[in-house]
Amino acid sequence: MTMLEQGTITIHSENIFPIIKKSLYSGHEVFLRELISNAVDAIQKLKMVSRAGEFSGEVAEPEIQIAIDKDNKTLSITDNGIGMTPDEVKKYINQVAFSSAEEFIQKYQSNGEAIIGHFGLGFYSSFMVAQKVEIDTLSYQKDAQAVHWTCDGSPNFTLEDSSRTQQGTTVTLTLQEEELEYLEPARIRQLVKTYCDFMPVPIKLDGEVLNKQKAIWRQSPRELKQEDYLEFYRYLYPFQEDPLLWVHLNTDYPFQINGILFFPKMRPDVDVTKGQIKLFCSQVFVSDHCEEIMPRFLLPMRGVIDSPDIPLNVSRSALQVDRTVRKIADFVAKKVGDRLNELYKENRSEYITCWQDIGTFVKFGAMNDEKFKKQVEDIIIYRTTYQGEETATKSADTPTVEVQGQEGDPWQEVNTTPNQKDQQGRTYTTLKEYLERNKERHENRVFYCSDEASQATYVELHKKQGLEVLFMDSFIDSHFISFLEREYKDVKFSRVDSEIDKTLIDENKAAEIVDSTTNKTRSELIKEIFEKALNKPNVTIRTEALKSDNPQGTPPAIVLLPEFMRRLQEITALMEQKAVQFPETHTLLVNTSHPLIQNLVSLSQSSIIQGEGQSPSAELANMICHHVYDLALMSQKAFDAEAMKAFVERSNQVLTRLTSK
Ligand SMILES: Nc1ncnc2c1ncn2[C@@H]1O[C@H](COP(=O)(O)OP(=O)(O)OP(=O)(O)O)[C@@H](O)[C@H]1O
Repeated sequence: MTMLEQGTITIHSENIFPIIKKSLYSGHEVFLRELISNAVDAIQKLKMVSRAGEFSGEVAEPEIQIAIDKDNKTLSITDNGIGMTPDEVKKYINQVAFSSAEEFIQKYQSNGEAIIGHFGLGFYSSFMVAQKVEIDTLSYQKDAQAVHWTCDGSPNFTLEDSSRTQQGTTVTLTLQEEELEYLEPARIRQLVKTYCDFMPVPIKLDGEVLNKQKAIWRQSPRELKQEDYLEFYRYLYPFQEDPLLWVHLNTDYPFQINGILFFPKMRPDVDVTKGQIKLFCSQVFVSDHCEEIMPRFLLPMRGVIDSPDIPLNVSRSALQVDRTVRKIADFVAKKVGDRLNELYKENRSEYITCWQDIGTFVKFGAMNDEKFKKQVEDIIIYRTTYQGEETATKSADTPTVEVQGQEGDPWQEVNTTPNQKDQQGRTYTTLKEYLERNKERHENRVFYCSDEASQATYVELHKKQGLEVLFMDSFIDSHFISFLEREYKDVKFSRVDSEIDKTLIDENKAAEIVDSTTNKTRSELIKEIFEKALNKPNVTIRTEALKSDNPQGTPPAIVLLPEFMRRLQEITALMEQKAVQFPETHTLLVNTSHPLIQNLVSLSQSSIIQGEGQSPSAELANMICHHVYDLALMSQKAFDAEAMKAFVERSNQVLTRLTSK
């Protein structure tokens, strides 16, 4: 191919200038953020040259002044920073998209001062609101000539000598008629609060400092106390409950990232799909919708992330999602995992206290993120019926030592023996510990309860026979159980009401003959009585003698629904977006050891002796069968109006019969 010509593409400033002015930035208001950022940069740069020994004058107390002149419709921003020489104005201002930042950073080592501007465009955002922009500036350099630059929004400017004697820069905007809102002090205050609150220089309006300045996330955790974090949280999220715990991100490698992430107390009204983190870039507020920077499962966390390495678009108002952003999200997840591990090891009581709220995050994270799962799998805990060994019951009296945590949290206290109990004295365990402890009795089988109140009878039954039950009652747990079963292939979870473990049954009693004429065992007899009374082909009657030292303390009957069937029901309900319906087909386990059931046998036997037809005792026995069934069913499902009415009516009838003698 023959090359016809080689050259440089030219840009006509008349055409490109309106684009820069109007289209680059999303909202007009960011002009103030850009000008204040330039002023902060100028002050930081002065510090850097002064440290390099290139400025012999006195570095004045840094400050930025905003002045409003309503008569002349001007707004001006003055800094006492580095200023510009006439040549610098020509170089950096007259050439669009030319920033001094790179040169500067290369030449002078930064010592914590972050330079905000990089694109060389920010200054021009002032034309979004101004019909005329003027710069009056005097450089720090010896014998520098002060200059005055003026531009009316066309690509033409004037540059002339200025009589300015004060080192630094004043940028004055004569506002367009439709932008006069920026002459209102309240509007300026609000903008400074939003974008510039944590900039490290006081920003004044009429002598009043408008910004807080202290970006504590850039400090070392060693310098901060618990109260500093709480105060900061309260400042960011006023009128909210204090956070449960926080993670201080403070790292330079593989990217520079500072921040503090708080775990809030979960409330039902929190939208878990919405990011709540405020994203800053070198202390300049960028956005509070930066979902991309957080792993999805940590979205409800609050706080700030500040990183100059986050790729922003030129307008500095949005993220550009790329590999770095994804890596940062991974990094955040890792740091959160580290912090949880640290808390688990060093302050178990606090970990347990927070668990109610953070447990859901952690489980969700483990299900969604393989790396995070690896980090937290050993510190996922479950409330258990196990009361613990002697050591685990120590609580308030356990000696504690104050230690300086790795991340420098001196307030952390460390128990010498980890306390496994919460403030209500309830014990917590890991799955590993559970499986290990119960290996002998039921290897790889986990009994759990998903609703403490309605499954209380079942839990009690297990507890009395020394079978340990885990409470898995958070909304995420039904999914989490399936996840655990996929993870640990041999382990099976059974809800306390799904099946009855053979250790709960007294095998010897089952075969006892109670009817000598028919040679029927008690079990067979009871089964018959119930089958006849209930007359429900879908309900399988099973009779067992439940083990107990005190049969009166065991339930007379329980309803069982096999684990797989219940899960199928739940999935179907989820897919059809309906409430879970308790299936008609299930098992009624009648406890042959219970005195009530034994009495029932006598009652129905006496009715047989009395002869044909429905004798009063046969009727009563029938009613009691229904009643026993209803009582057992109640812990499985809520009764509808009709069932409730029938239950109450029958209760009254039974009581009347029993008291009529
Ligand atoms: N108040 C100021 N004092 C000293 N120099 C300034 C000031 N304002 C702007 N400059 C100079 O003008 C250059 C261009 O400014 P501009 O705001 O357009 O871009 P930037 O701040 O470098 O980058 P960005 O577009 O990312 O904000 C700056 O790099 C700086 O050298």
